[in-house]
Amino acid sequence: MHPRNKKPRLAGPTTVSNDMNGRAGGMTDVDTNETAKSRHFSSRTFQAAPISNESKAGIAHEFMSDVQAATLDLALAGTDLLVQAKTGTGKTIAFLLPAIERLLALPPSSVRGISILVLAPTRELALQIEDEAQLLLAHHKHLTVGHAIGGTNINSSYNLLLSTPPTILIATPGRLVDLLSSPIPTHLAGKHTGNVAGQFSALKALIYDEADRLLDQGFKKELDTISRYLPDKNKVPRQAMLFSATVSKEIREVAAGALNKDYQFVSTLLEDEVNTHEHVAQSYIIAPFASTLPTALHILRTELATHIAPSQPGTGTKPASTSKTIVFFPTARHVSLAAELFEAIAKAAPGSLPPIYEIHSRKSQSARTKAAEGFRDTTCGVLLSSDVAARGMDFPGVTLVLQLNLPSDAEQYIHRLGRTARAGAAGRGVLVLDPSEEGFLRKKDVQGLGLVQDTEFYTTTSSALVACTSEIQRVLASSAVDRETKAAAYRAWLGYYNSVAKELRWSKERVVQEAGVYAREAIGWIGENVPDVEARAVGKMGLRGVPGLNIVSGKQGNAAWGIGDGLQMYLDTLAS
Ligand SMILES: Nc1ncnc2c1ncn2[C@@H]1O[C@H](COP(=O)(O)OP(=O)(O)OP(=O)(O)O)[C@@H](O)[C@H]1O
Repeated sequence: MHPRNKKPRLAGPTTVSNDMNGRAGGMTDVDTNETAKSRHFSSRTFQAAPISNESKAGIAHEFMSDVQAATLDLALAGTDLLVQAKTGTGKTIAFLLPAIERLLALPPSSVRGISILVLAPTRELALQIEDEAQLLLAHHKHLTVGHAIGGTNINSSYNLLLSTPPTILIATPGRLVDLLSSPIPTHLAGKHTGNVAGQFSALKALIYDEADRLLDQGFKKELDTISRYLPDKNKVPRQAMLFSATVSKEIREVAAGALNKDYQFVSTLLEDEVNTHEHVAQSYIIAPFASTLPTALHILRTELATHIAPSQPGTGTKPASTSKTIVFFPTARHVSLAAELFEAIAKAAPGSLPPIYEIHSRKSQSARTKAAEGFRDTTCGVLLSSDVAARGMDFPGVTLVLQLNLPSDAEQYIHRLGRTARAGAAGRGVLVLDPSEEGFLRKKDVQGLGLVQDTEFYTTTSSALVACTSEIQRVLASSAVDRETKAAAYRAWLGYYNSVAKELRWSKERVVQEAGVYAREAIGWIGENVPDVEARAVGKMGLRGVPGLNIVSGKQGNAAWGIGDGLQMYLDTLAS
């Protein structure tokens, strides 16, 4: 079996009917555990659905989730769809299953090359969708699935697409653009006839997962290029399906361009769900930047201590923690720093932290995949993450999502939060903000989410927090955290907060001044000057002439540091 296919299959709740609009029938608004659990599942079974026995044999679930029930018949009929459904409610099967079924109804001769193209914004999500497709295809003898994602050898992508094109291709936009638009490398050209675009000549379905992310400005260029290489849909008709947990008004407008004009919009958000994650307990804590890491350390330890599974009588097993937390940071460099810091703390005091996993765009693809698999399989751990794991990633049993500092927007907050409480399971979210970031809570899209302040946090935990603070300061003052890691975190901080300065109503002077405070107080930077920043980067950020920077010319400083590093890294994490 494929190594990534080890995730446990979750059983759906057995009650609650919902009609084909996905509205749960006969339910009250009382948010007991039971109703919260069953809110997004239907009474429709896969066994009774008009699908092949091969597909039925590949699905481990008995009941459809409401998004699956609400979209199946429309999708089977070939209707273009724009679908909004809560995070973790089974959108992947909702788009893969009907797309596969529609191929079975066609004469085999017309199913050639790549028939289904699924686009996903991150590499990890693409691999996860491939896993789900492999399960669905387990009993379909002639249908195959493959991926084309960034961070892997491009020659193997060419070989896959040109010699054994899979029936279903899961791709990240950047890699697909490279494959479509660059000439085949000369050493491969002799081995293959035809080109990559030719493999899509009989495309039957185009699916966008995390559609709102794919359709925002960040991917526009790639998507335009891809569509130029795909066959004209007036000549080779194909179905388009766009799925996301968040669908803003603007995205709805852009989405219309990717769909037939008679497309259907299906939302399985319940009427009382102002937004997708109202039913996950969410709290926020106001902590100055210098206290963010001690606050996180304390929360991780509390989580570790409160989720203890009792020992099994007669088995000799010891009570063990089942805490699984994802901590989201604004940029990849902040993840690196926290990883070095927490690893050092765990080394000095074994057992005081859960096993640590680290994922972000500055890691190699193999390290990213290993971290994602390790965290997926573990029963206890903490995943330190940039936004690379914010969307679509399905890690079973996540008990807490901890978001540190300002999320890029309300949608991103919701997607990150959606990594917990999936498929009917329990979970909670905590957001830690600096006082200057409180404006995020007043945003219209955030107000309806049900975030409540944890006012008791500081009174009930003050001595533990003081201890965490001095523990962190000790480690930061030692050589355990590399000086260059701190410098890179400072520069990323500068880049990120410079990019959100307008939202925070900070002047350029304030950005620089706060960055200096962050360097000295939050990450223990020692020295007369703050870490150096290249003059070119200072210029690009519009910070020339602002006092408080340590500007160096050329590559004297950190060679890896470039334009708006914080923002760039944020974008990197989402790109292929
Ligand atoms: N009918 C079902 N019954 C029970 N579990 C299901 C069902 N369908 C899917 N699941 C499981 O629910 C989990 C979440 O599914 P999936 O990742 O497709 O959610 P999603 O809606 O795409 O989430 P996101 O919005 O985060 O991308 C997976 O572990 C999947 O196997």
